[in-house]
Amino acid sequence: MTTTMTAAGSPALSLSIFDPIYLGVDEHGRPVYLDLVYRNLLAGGEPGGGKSGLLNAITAHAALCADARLILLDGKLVELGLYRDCADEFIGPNLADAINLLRRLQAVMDNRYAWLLAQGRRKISATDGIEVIVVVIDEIALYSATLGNKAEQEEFSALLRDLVARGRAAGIPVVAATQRPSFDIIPTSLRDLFGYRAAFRCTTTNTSNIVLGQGWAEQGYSAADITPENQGECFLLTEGGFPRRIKVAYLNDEDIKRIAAHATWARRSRDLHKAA
Ligand SMILES: Nc1ncnc2c1ncn2[C@@H]1O[C@H](COP(=O)(O)OP(=O)(O)OP(=O)(O)O)[C@@H](O)[C@H]1O
Repeated sequence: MTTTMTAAGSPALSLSIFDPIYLGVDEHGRPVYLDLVYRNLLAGGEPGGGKSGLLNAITAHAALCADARLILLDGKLVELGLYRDCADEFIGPNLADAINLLRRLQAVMDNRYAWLLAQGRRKISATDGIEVIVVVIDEIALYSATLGNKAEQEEFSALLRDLVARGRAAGIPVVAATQRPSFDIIPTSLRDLFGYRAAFRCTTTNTSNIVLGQGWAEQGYSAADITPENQGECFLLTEGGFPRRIKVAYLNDEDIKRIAAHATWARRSRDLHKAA
């Protein structure tokens, strides 16, 4: 990786979170990009289908952005853990920590809306100088259905629902993965708020419909058609469109380590310059 230096002499974070994020290629070999700001994305599919690969592609882009901060929740620790040094927060399998973090994000979101109101505006823009806070969760079910008691799980889900419902215009997009987003795992009212969906290999058309939304399998868009060997392939549904079959660009551990090391160095150097 070549390192660009800023005029102030610190290593550059050369991307913007407002740039389209490269995800991979479609079935015709054309590049596929995602506009993340003002959106939320939910990835679902069977274990090993490639959900974490998609989260990594998005996290890597955000890590290299001068105008983005990273908040990572990873119940398995190792899927997003390589980015922990360049993230503002990294939460492992601890529901109390996750709830506390979401409460703080809710307060940040409320403050941003108060600021927007004072400006007579409805959403943040690229020129505001306000950093987009990218929240990445792998995997939701651990916090919403496995750890803690029912009251804590419900609080987590309610806080996350608020963030997904209101965070977009305040510059707090959420990208989350879960193996099967059925109602017993995450509330339907939370799932339905995610505008973007990515369905990796599913064992049944019903599960594919749960990820993408009812009716898509009947129209020929079923992630049950993806073969188990084809890891990283998914149907990507963006607002208002049809699902596109894409293959996610895969970052191996060495790629991620290099990206994360550069992002960490550049972020620390930038923060030191700001403090000086
Ligand atoms: N885009 C890809 N291209 C090629 N191989 C991939 C791709 N994505 C994933 N794989 C392979 O599949 C394996 C499992 O992928 P990944 O961990 O992303 O699955 P997952 O859906 O997140 O699984 P889990 O639900 O268990 O977390 C990876 O270790 C890698 O070997």
